[in-house]
Amino acid sequence: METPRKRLDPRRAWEECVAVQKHMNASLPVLAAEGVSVRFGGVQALDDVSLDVGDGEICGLIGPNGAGKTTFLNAITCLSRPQRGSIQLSGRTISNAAVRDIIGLGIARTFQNVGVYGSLSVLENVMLGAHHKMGGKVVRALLNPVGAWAEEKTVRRQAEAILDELGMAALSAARADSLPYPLQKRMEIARALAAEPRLLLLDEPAGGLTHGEVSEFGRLIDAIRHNRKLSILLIEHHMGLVMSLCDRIHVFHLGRNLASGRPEEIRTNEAVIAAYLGRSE
Ligand SMILES: Nc1ncnc2c1ncn2[C@@H]1O[C@H](COP(=O)(O)OP(=O)(O)OP(=O)(O)O)[C@@H](O)[C@H]1O
Repeated sequence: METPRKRLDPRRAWEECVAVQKHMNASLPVLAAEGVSVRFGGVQALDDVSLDVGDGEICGLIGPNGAGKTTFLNAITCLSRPQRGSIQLSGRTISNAAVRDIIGLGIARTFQNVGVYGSLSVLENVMLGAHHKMGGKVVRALLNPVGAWAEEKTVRRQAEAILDELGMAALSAARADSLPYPLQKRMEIARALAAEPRLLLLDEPAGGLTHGEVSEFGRLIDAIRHNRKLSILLIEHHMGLVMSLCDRIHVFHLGRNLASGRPEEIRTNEAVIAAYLGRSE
């Protein structure tokens, strides 16, 4: 006798589909760039570079001055348009995204030269990081604090919590331009975190820190990664920080990939040592 066929339960099938999709996304790198080239007139700033950042990883991006590191961050955030190559975020192509959509896709960054709104308070600067989530209401609330509404209060509370996490709670009411340079850089990280990114891009965040402060800063970045389950791509010239903090390191030289590997592999890589000492290979 023929056994009766099991009826397909559409709800169960959908849940299984979602579970498979989640599993596939989890195994994809958060960031995958392939064959990216960027030219400015006669300058080939990036020439066929590839780089990936895994889920929950901190990857370093290092290289001598002019290697193309900042241009690469600009390409990821669509401030520079690559002439060739593809850039994917968790499997989704973002190379053609509009600059304003990048933060909504889950990428936030800090800049090599700090960009603070000097006359606003530290807290207000951080709240601006949540601007994209609130459809412009954060700016309106800052211009007209009397008409504060519930969502603005939520954004304010989140910004206060981030400042606390970064050890800056006591500075929240200070004017942003009254902070010393290293704290302005830390405030930029707080603002980037307010966007609740999946991928955080840090461009020389340890600039201006003393040797002793750098170790404490490294522990803070590591804690942020774990607490917020973030992936981080870090450009930094402070080699002690890069070697101690990063899971993997990508090295660019003259706009090209020179090496990729774990810190101990990069530290002893002959080509990397030669590039930093200014010898041609
Ligand atoms: N907007 C631009 N117009 C023309 N050339 C540019 C532009 N931006 C970058 N470059 C050139 O592209 C190359 C790579 O510059 P980039 O700033 O990306 O290097 P970097 O590795 O970040 O350097 P640094 O460590 O000094 O910050 C350099 O030769 C630079 O002069």
